[in-house]
Amino acid sequence: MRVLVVTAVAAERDAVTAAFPGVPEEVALPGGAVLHRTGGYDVLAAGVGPAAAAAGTATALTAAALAGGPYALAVSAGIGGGVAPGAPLGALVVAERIVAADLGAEAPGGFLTVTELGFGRDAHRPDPGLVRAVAAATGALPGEVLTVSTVTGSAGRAAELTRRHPRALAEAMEGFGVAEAAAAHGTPVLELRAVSNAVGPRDRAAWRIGDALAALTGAFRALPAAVVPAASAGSAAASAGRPEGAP
Ligand SMILES: O=C(O)c1cccc(C(=O)CC[C@H]2O[C@@H](n3cnc4c(=O)[nH]cnc43)[C@H](O)[C@@H]2O)c1
Repeated sequence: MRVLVVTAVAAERDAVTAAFPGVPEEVALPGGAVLHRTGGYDVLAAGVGPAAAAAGTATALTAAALAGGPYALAVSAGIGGGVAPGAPLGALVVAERIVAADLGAEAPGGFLTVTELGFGRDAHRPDPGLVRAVAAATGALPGEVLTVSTVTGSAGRAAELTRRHPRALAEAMEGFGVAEAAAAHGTPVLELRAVSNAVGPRDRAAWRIGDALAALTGAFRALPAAVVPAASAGSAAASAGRPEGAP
């Protein structure tokens, strides 16, 4: 079983590959991006934000499919902001829903999602059985993970997001992009975040990126034991990564 892991930056990629033995093999993708392959896990640092994440994920998924070895699972992974008090610094969060929290339109009555506008979808729901297995194996907290294009930096914006998404435990910038590309390929998806900072007023000095990267490595040491049984039981391949509302 081959798994694609998409991070934003090289430090996150290296935190993931550090979970596996040996030196990763470097594999060039069309367009020049380079995958780091270790065991059955291929890890790609695709860039910050949903657009870069979607482009990198789509390239890697297409290259693997054309080579006759499609991925069984795509994982968006990295550091993220934690929603207090549920997700403290250093905690892991696995997405029950991957939500495009700022994709839509402002209207006099409030924010309208793209789904409400009739333009597409604003959330993906990973396979619940796989999410439970990953939560049990890694200690990750299951909850919604919001994808935003702008890091939240004020109490007002944090309050608005938690009012609109009361089940949100984390915020990051790539999950929805990975999920959109994965859905286009019929590939199951997961999002796993290690909390480096609190969602709220910007306080760069309080970010604990090193601790979060260490938590990410720990998560990927435990992840394979959860993913292989869940996938071979058919749950991941059958239904994960569905756009919300799909049968
Ligand atoms: O504001 C800064 O000084 C600053 C310093 C280092 C990194 C950043 C980022 O914006 C990193 C964005 C990057 O990390 C993920 N991430 C981490 N925490 C959050 C968050 O609270 N909200 C959204 N994204 C976050 C994100 O997925 C990006 O890949 C800023």
